[in-house]
Amino acid sequence: MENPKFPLHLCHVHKLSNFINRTHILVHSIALAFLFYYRASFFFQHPNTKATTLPWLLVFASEILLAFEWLLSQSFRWRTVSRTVFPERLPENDKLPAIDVLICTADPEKEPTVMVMNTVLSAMAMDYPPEKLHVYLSDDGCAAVTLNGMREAWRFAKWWLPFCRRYGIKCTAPEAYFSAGGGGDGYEDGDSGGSEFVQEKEHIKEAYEVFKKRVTENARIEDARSNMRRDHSAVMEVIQETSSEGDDAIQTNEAKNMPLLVYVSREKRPSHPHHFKAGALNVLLRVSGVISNSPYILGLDCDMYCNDASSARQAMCFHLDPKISPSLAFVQFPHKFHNISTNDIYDSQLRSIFMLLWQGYDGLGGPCVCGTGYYIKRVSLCGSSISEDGDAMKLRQCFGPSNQFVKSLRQINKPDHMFIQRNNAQLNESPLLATCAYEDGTKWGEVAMVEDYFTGFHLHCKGWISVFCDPKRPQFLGSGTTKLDEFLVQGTRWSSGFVEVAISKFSPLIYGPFKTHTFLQSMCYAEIALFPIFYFLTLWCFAVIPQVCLLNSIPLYPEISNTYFIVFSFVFLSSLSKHLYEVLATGSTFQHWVNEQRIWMMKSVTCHLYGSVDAFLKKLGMREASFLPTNKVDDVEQLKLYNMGVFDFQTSLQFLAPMVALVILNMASFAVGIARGIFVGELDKMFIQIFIAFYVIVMNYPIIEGMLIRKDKGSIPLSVTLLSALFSLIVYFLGSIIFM
Ligand SMILES: O=c1ccn([C@@H]2O[C@H](COP(=O)(O)OP(=O)(O)O[C@H]3O[C@H](CO)[C@@H](O)[C@H](O)[C@H]3O)[C@@H](O)[C@H]2O)c(=O)[nH]1
Ligand SMILES: [Mn+2]
Repeated sequence: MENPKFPLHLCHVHKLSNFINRTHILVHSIALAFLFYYRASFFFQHPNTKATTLPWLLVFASEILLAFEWLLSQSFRWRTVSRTVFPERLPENDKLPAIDVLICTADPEKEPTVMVMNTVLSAMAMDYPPEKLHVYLSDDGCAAVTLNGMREAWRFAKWWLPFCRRYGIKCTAPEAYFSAGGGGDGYEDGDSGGSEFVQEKEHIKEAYEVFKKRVTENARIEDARSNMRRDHSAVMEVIQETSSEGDDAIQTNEAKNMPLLVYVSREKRPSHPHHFKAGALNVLLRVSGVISNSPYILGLDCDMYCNDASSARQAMCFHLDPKISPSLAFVQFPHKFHNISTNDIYDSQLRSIFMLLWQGYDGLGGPCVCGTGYYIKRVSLCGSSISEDGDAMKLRQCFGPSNQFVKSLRQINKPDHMFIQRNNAQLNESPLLATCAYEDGTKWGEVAMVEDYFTGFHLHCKGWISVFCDPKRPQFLGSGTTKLDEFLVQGTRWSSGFVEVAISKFSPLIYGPFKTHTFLQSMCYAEIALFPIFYFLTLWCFAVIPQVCLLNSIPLYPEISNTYFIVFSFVFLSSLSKHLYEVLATGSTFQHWVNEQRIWMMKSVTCHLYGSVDAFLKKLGMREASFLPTNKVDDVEQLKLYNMGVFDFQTSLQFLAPMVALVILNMASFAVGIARGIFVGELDKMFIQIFIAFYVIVMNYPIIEGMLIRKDKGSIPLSVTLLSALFSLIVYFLGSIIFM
């Protein structure tokens, strides 16, 4: 910073892969143009009957939609970049800005308190001046076990933090640290202190066991207060030794070299919508505003701990770079997970998002907020429109009735705000800030289900940029969903959230194009908002129409002898091989490519369908918003199946029926198609349709196995198979009636 010869970070443009991507876009587009020409000319050349026109039109429409989706998704491949940081070049500790860490938890049964406290402890123990760290936990469960857990965590932190500091521990979450035993890179994390280290480690480990025992014992005592979760007033506590006066706590903490630790459970009333995580974050934003008001905020989910103590310093390499800092809103680290198996049948690691797409996003102005693992500038969230002498009435209309909060907002726009730490700590108005009526009639209301994506989009439309930082060592590790059921429920929630934005007045295709940093960046946003709709529509079509037509001997594609057969084959092979190339280039295996193809089909016919429908129903006011947090408690049996790479089909009929029915339909049409091909000689005419059915069957073999071969608990129950068979029979008859 002081010496411009040594930048704090570097950006590398991936020239070779960008060249490959752009070439592929060109070639693939040309092939698509031929394909469309073939489809369009059909309607002029052939004497059309109903049997061919309607299915042809539907297939053509699906091809257009899928091609459009493909085109949007190429924005991510246009200019991929990656970043390197040099935290050792940062200024001295006393020149570093303060950080508020905001952590959310919602349900002590699905989110075990020990896990939540590991996240809290890992944030407290980051390699950053403790007087500049403030950790806030929002507890939407309003559970005594969580509050007690915080007190226990504070006690244990007095051991844990000095230990981490003395030995430079990287993984600052105790559970992960003690269970891994190593730093993952060949030597033990922190092992430079010899026998003294070993001894102390043993000692701390014992203290950790005691801590864990006390927290879990509390959990058992916890009564069934679940109905209380929806109806209670705000609870807030600054965690400290004994007394409960906030201001003292701050001084005591500073003296003890401990970050500030605050528990917040906002008020909830059944009559008030609480907006789930977005609502919780808004409360934390206000409460932290009047207590510590740090210029930077680290957002974390309760299941995502710090795996590298240096993440704050890495993020500061961007935030403190005078060249980009004025327009930089946030630095996003990827989601990585500690529980991914080698086979990863459900693609729980979200490979393409964080290993590929986000690098492309980054090259265009930055990725969206991803809900966890981001360092965001407070001003970007609520300060940009505030000036020192702004009209107080107006500010209160915008930000609500708290004078202290309005005062805190004024402060963040002052140039020296970076270095104001905790000196304005005031707790008396903070309960007001956590009431559910606080936001009534203010500008706080605009929150979405996928609060992260929406926030990112808004910031980028206001001219901010962001940065994606993906260092070799994962900075944060979370728990990925390793159960099919959870995975599909989560996928449905995400789809619903994205489509909700897609059909709102903020639809990226309309609202974004000339507001974001680059045009292509808003195409990325559009792709994310729209892909559920595109995929569910097209995949349902491709899984039903060619098959029903095959059963009825209606050809939809060129014969093998037709030149256009080559065009169709090329488009198919070009997209599959590009996907395979991307999977292999990001270090994954052929098997993982198969997994991604399969899970894409499965999610498209279930999650994306239900999510889109859910969003439309919400829009029509026929459904209430809901946010089911994913379950983070490991089920031993289920985990065994996941680790063995075996599908666990213990999920609702709603999810199973479409998948099973479509596989049955494809099996039937394949069998009939082959038989006709051989005995009636239709192979030439029907080849592509037979092949589509074949491809669906091969890719979804685990479903067939679950249906016909497996007999264990995770297999598909016979009743579901029969019901789905009935369903596919109905689809067949309906299709035949419509097309004939
Ligand atoms: O009413 C609620 C519901 C959830 N949460 C918290 O939100 C976080 C994310 O919930 P989780 O069940 O883990 O959902 P995921 O699908 O795993 O979360 C992903 O998707 C969310 C959007 O749907 C993002 O906010 C997350 O950051 C992203 O990791 C957790 O810390 C929850 O405790 C709340 O605070 N209040
Ligand atoms: Mn999660």
